[in-house]
Amino acid sequence: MVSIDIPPHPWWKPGLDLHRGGDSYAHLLSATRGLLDAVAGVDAPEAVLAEVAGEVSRIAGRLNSYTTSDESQIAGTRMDLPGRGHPLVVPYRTTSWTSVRMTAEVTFTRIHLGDGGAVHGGVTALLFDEVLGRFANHGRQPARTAFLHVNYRRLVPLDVDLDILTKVDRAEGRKLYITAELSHDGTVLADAEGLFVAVSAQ
Ligand SMILES: CCCCC/C=C\C/C=C\C/C=C\C/C=C\CCCC(=O)SCCNC(=O)CCNC(=O)[C@H](O)C(C)(C)COP(=O)(O)OP(=O)(O)OC[C@H]1O[C@@H](n2cnc3c(N)ncnc32)[C@H](O)[C@@H]1OP(=O)(O)O
Repeated sequence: MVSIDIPPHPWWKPGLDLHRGGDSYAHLLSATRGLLDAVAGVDAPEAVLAEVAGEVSRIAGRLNSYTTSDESQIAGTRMDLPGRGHPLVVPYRTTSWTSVRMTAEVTFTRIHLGDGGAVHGGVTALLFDEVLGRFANHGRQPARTAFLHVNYRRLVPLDVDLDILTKVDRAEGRKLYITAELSHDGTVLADAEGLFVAVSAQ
């Protein structure tokens, strides 16, 4: 995996340590993603499911006693980890970054399966909103997604390394238009255009 250091956004969570949790949080995230994949693919006897459900509930309860405000949670702030270190965000890995062009890699797994062996379309849209949104906010004013248009060109496979290419298309005042392609071996599987409108920092 290629790892690059992307500077934090100066207006975003100022003063917060963006490496909180260290390697231990990275391991927790990875184990959690593994659990989600296991649940998504399971067909076990009820007794096994009941036992595992009890263990998972106990573990969740242990973490719940450390729940913090959304401003200080770790999830979503670990820019060094796949998917910003958020368990819901698709675990893409950024591989290059300039102010006008960003590349990343992603590998979908069992939790992302829709039907017919392919990735759920909503998951593809989530990936695009995340990648375009993060790119729209990097080194610029804070901006929110006004629209996101996704074209589904081919079925998106699981367990295959895919490429993401994101570019600034044009800027018009507060409006920034960004495009992205998700491809495999040069074949575009899906592409997207998003409009991001700059807002005041909160
Ligand atoms: C502030 C925080 C931003 C969030 C970023 C978070 C973190 C950033 C930090 C690090 C980065 C890390 C991670 C980021 C990763 C992902 C981020 C994902 C981003 C999202 O997932 S974010 C959630 C979904 N998003 C919303 O929850 C938006 C709800 N919505 C609104 O908040 C307003 O709706 C808004 C602000 C969009 C506009 O409101 P507004 O009042 O500021 O501006 P206004 O309406 O005047 O429009 C101004 C000009 O845009 C044109 N325009 C507007 N909407 C249009 C549309 N749909 N189609 C075509 N044109 C449109 C108008 O026509 C006008 O054009 P013109 O100037 O030419 O007349």
